[in-house]
Amino acid sequence: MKIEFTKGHGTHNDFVLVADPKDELELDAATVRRLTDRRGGIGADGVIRLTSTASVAAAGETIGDEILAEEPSAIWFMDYRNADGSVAEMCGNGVRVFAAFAEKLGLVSFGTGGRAATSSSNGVLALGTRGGVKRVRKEPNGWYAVDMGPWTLPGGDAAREAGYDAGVAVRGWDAPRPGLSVDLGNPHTVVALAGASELEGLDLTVAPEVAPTPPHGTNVELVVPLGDETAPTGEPAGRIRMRVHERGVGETQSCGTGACAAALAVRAWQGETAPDTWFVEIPGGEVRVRALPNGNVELAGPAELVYTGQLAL
Ligand SMILES: N[C@@H](CCC[C@H](N)C(=O)O)C(=O)O
Repeated sequence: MKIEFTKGHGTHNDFVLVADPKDELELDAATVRRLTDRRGGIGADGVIRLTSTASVAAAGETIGDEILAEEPSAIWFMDYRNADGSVAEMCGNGVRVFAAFAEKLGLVSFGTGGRAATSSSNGVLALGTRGGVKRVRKEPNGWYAVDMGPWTLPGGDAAREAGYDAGVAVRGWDAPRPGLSVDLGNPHTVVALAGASELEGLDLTVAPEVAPTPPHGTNVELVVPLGDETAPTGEPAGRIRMRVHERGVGETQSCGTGACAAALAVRAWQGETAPDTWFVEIPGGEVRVRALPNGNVELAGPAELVYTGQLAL
């Protein structure tokens, strides 16, 4: 069997994208690992299967029904797998690349006036993910901005007040350091470092150990606050730099949900004076995170489709 694929990335968080609108492809863990293998396959941090939300519901996943009940126009679904074959609820960079892929396939068109022609309303593409409905719009500079929905600090008020609810041990550290859990539909633990040189010197070749052990694992963001600035829009903004160790992958060049988690953690640590807009520098580029007035968080950044091909499985 041959599959047609597209290779894409969002700030160098890279994906193999497969269109499967009629739900004909069996994407088991071994197939995912074959596709993401950087020597024996195509190579990527994850696989994105574009399928119909109705087929997800028909396969017995209640999230499919929940998405269509909340947003009937969310007819397309991002089925996301990490490089190791595990299923992840959400991928922020992936949603942007999914939108670019759906555009290329002609399933949606954001149009010159920013209006999507199908599966959308008011120029906004609504799509289903295991982390709920996500809404994407295209900015004049070609970036995709995703309303990532609500986020939480799972440790509750106690964690918010203390500023941490986990201990994180990175290889080479003498002792664990405090980390704050942030839930973006998928789990994150954010740790602040003193400076950029410490960030550059981190050994992330092995997964940081997090205690108490999160029930479903966690992505870990190591972050350095770089100070405040004025955004091109004139609004106050913060700037941070981060590296990330992704659950099910290892260190990646970028993580969209991780960028949101890192910005939201630093915003919480900074307190009432913190800005809502944040620029997040990652090894693969830069994204923008905005805490929206309705309690949701928005992620904006580029999405690139690089090449297409066929692979015999
Ligand atoms: N790189 C993604 C996150 C992908 C899923 C993550 N590894 C997990 O298991 O939760 C992003 O851009 O958000």
